[in-house]
Amino acid sequence: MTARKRLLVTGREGQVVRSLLERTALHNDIDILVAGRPEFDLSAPASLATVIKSARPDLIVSAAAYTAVDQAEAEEELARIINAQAAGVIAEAAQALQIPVIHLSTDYVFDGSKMSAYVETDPVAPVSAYGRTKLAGEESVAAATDNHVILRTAWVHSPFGKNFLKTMLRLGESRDSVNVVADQFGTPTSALDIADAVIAIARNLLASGSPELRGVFHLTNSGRASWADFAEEIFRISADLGGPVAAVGRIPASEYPTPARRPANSQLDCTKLAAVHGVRMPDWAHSTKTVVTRVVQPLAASI
Ligand SMILES: NC(=O)C1=CN([C@@H]2O[C@H](COP(=O)(O)OP(=O)(O)OC[C@H]3O[C@@H](n4cnc5c(N)ncnc54)[C@H](O)[C@@H]3O)[C@@H](O)[C@H]2O)C=CC1
Repeated sequence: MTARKRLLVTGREGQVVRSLLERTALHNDIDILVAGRPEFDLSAPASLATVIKSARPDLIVSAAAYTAVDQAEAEEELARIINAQAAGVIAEAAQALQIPVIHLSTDYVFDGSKMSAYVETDPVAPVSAYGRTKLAGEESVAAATDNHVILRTAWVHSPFGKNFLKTMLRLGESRDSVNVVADQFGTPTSALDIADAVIAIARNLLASGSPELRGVFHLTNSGRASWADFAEEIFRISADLGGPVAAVGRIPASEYPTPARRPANSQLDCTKLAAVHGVRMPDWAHSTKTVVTRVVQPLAASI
């Protein structure tokens, strides 16, 4: 990118949004414009196009979503308006402005029955309300514009907002042990790494109109873990730093019932992203260390 480019990102406090704000501060050719509530409310999709048009972005990153996976079981209609209808309106606005849209989606579009990592062309079959509404979002983005990249990511953690990693560290402050599901597999993924990848992909889209760069891509850190493996790694790193520690009791998902079903395996194969966009993501344990360090050090300093 030569001239400064304006990336409009949706959502104000999201993990990916805050990571993008932090990472783009390192790039002096990118300006981030944040569109969030109250003036940009995804539950009122009719109002979104005006805000987008007046911001005059060069590219949209559609990162805001209804992300409360369990609550979505009781609020599927609201989740559908936010995750599908609003996503479509945002993509239509991108099409009207003739600019690309990068839309964030999820591993929960899959049912988890595959024994190996999912590729982009594998059949989708969500098993939760959240997964159904996010799949509908992918469909409405693709219907609105060919100039899109849909990024399916998974198990997002960061120093920001709410996530599993921060929950474990908080529990470790008050408990000696925590039971964690050991028979669901995926890849913990740092929102900071997602932000770096989104910036690289945005540069590619702005530099070339090639259809090859567009479409659905999988984007996670590399490797595979269960939630219990992830928790053990979090506490191992935290222990080295003098932070909170708890023993991890490894339990089957059947002993931890939740309103929403989750896929037993949702590891995503990211080969296509590396081949087409040149984006290679770090190993999940490496990125977990970066995030745990950032969360634990302020905690340790306050004790
Ligand atoms: N958190 C995770 O583990 C995963 C997230 N994803 C996807 O990645 C994307 C980013 O996720 P995170 O940053 O973790 O989400 P987050 O939950 O941290 O943030 C969601 C953002 O959406 C905004 N938002 C929610 N309802 C809104 C509304 N009605 N109007 C305007 N803004 C609204 C929130 O204010 C917040 O800024 C989402 O599309 C999500 O579906 C995909 C897989 C896993």
